[in-house]
Amino acid sequence: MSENPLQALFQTFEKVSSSVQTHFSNLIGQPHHPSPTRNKPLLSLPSPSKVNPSSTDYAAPLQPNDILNKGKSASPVTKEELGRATWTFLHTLAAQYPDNPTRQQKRDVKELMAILSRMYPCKECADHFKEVLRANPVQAGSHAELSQWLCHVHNVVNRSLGKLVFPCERVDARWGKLECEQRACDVLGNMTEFGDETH
Ligand SMILES: Cc1cc2nc3c(=O)[nH]c(=O)nc-3n(C[C@H](O)[C@H](O)[C@H](O)COP(=O)(O)OP(=O)(O)OC[C@H]3O[C@@H](n4cnc5c(N)ncnc54)[C@H](O)[C@@H]3O)c2cc1C
Repeated sequence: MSENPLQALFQTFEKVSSSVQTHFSNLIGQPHHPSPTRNKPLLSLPSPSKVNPSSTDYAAPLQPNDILNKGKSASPVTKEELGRATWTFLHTLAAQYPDNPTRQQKRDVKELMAILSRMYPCKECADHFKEVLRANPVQAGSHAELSQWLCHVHNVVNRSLGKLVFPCERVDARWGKLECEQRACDVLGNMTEFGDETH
């Protein structure tokens, strides 16, 4: 008797199915072990009566959050973590602030600090920072001025929390410019495209 004409088609489908399963196994980081039962259809769903949530046979589909939270705990950040991240942002910004900022850049920095003092997502910190700003108005005439001013206000916060005071002559050594290829991070260095070169 001659061979079933659909046989070749079935064999091709089986090969493709197996390679797709291997590909997805690699994507989710689980080894793919071809088993004697691998000829199951690619997109079969277990019947509800067979699903046992505690069974390891049933692999729950990967959820978006599983991917987002991979390797991280899902707990919210602490006040300390938020503080460290914010100071990192501010000191890095000061490190990249130009020696000769435009009027717009000076305005932006002052506005940024004012917004922080209103919207910083820790109310007691924001309220305290408002007082700190009132007693120490932003000095943003140059890179040196801004980084020294920021170091000083950070020290005001440090003192109020009983922390050590940082030696501000070392601020440039502690906080350098971002290392980006081809100076792609020098966003603050050139504002000419915004039409403001006035100092
Ligand atoms: C605007 C603002 C207001 C805050 N207000 C409060 C508050 O009212 N109450 C509260 O509990 N927390 C507040 N925080 C958080 C607090 O300042 C710290 O960030 C947090 O307690 C973690 O402290 P840390 O010891 O890890 O170092 P951080 O103070 O976060 O400093 C991070 C790093 O910066 C360097 N550094 C330290 N001081 C200076 C300096 N003067 N100049 C340059 N670099 C320095 C050090 O290398 C340090 O490890 C505030 C944070 C911000 C950004």
